[in-house]
Amino acid sequence: MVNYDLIVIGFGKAGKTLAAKMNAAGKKVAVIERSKAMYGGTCINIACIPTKTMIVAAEKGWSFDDTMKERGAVTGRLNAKNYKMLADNGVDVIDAEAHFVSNKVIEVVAGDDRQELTAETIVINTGAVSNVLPIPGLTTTKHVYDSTGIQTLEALPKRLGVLGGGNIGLEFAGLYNRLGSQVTVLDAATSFLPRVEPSIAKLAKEYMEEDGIVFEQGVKTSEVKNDGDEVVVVTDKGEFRFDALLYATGRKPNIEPLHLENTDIALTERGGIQVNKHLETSVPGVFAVGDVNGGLQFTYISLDDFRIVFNYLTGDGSYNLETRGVVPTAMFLNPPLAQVGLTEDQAKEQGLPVAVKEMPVAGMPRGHVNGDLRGAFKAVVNPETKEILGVTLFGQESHEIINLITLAMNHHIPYTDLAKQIFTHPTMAENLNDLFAI
Ligand SMILES: Cc1cc2nc3c(=O)[nH]c(=O)nc-3n(C[C@H](O)[C@H](O)[C@H](O)COP(=O)(O)OP(=O)(O)OC[C@H]3O[C@@H](n4cnc5c(N)ncnc54)[C@H](O)[C@@H]3O)c2cc1C
Ligand SMILES: NC(=O)c1ccc[n+]([C@@H]2O[C@H](COP(=O)([O-])OP(=O)(O)OC[C@H]3O[C@@H](n4cnc5c(N)ncnc54)[C@H](O)[C@@H]3O)[C@@H](O)[C@H]2O)c1
Repeated sequence: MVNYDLIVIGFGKAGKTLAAKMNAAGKKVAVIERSKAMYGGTCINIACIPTKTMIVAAEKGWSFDDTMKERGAVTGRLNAKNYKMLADNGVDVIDAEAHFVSNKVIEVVAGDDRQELTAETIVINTGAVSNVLPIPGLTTTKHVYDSTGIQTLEALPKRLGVLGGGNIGLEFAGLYNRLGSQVTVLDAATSFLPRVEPSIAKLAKEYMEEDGIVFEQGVKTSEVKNDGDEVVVVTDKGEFRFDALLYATGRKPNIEPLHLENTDIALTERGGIQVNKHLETSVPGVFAVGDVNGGLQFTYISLDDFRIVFNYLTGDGSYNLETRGVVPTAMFLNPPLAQVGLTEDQAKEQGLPVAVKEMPVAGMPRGHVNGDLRGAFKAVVNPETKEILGVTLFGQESHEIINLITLAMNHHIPYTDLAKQIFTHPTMAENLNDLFAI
């Protein structure tokens, strides 16, 4: 049995950051990763980085082949950098799949090689996998992909179907539309982006439709099959025919390979690993970080999970799930759509005093400079306490500016301060002066 101070299972954002920090502090650390193609984790190799690289390349008007080449070059570079960051500094990166044998004993298996490892602290960081809905034919039909598979296409599909109108579905819909595919989104939800401010969600859908994307909301899919080389999606709204189909109907915590049945690690009702506010599981000394604990599925949440565990292991544990601030989100549509805090309806449901302001990008000087007048900003504030309750930004640079609002909210900066702050000009951020003049 090999003994470590810290074992991290999975090369995710939280785990790799914790491994680097603890290694630098003189601890004996191992990171177990089952695929060399995943050094650096999901974000680097098959998620945020490759998809945004493709979106940016497509926005520049690059061809499908050049977009794919760029994707490969960027992910390859970052994968190698991530491996070196750990391995060259003395972390044992073990190329193997990890299973629990008991609460604190892990077996690593690589081909015929098996080894048992143990550690005082074990961190599970195995991410999430695509939900495969029980739709007959979904896994057996040719030219049907999840978000990983769709990134390996060798030719641009003329007609792309997208099952699911969430983050992944819409980002790929926009991307393939730009690259030249005819895209149809089939979404089970009756409303489009139900958690976004309704007026902004309506605009976002209108723009995607203007760009040529077709939406079918409230669709029930009963079968997926091939007719020759075509993919046929059978629904209650008729049959749809495509050259390729992407299914993007959520992702679920990746626990299956871990053999948690050999441990006392408890799961939540929704299949994530149950954790307390310090992200410790029901087994003391074993933590679950990132997508696998069933929390919000974002790379920056995984990074923040690192902060929580690191603070618990080396500090006073005062930074934890209960003291985490508000969490911004950004969807990389055209233009990007970013949100933080509450929508107007959510604030009213909470019985808060609410004042709102919405401004079209068409009235913003930088919108004219950018030659892109699409979008709108909306702010929801408490006029009594002067707190910002929530903001939705839909326009160029929204994914950047939302971080400024998050900072203001977390530090309880009154919105009236943003209304009179000096901003550089001409920028999209300067419009916060007018947005918060409520
Ligand atoms: C297409 C797509 C686009 C996305 N875009 C964004 C975005 O723009 N911004 C954003 O913030 N988030 C985005 N996300 C979500 C984000 O990628 C995830 O929330 C994040 O990567 C989760 O990281 P993690 O730390 O949980 O672990 P991961 O990075 O998922 O790492 C888990 C690792 O564990 C390994 N592993 C699993 N089981 C075992 C085992 N038993 N033994 C050994 N190794 C194992 C896996 O191979 C993997 O490398 C996107 C997701 C997808 C799918
Ligand atoms: N920019 C980003 O930050 C970003 C980008 C991509 C992914 N992500 C993360 O990845 C997670 C997973 O993304 P996702 O898009 O798979 O999940 P999601 O939860 O965002 O969306 C799932 C969609 O599938 C639809 N759906 C469910 N069942 C269906 C069915 N039978 N037929 C048709 N549609 C159906 C839902 O109505 C919903 O619109 C996101 O929640 C997000 O946390 C983040």
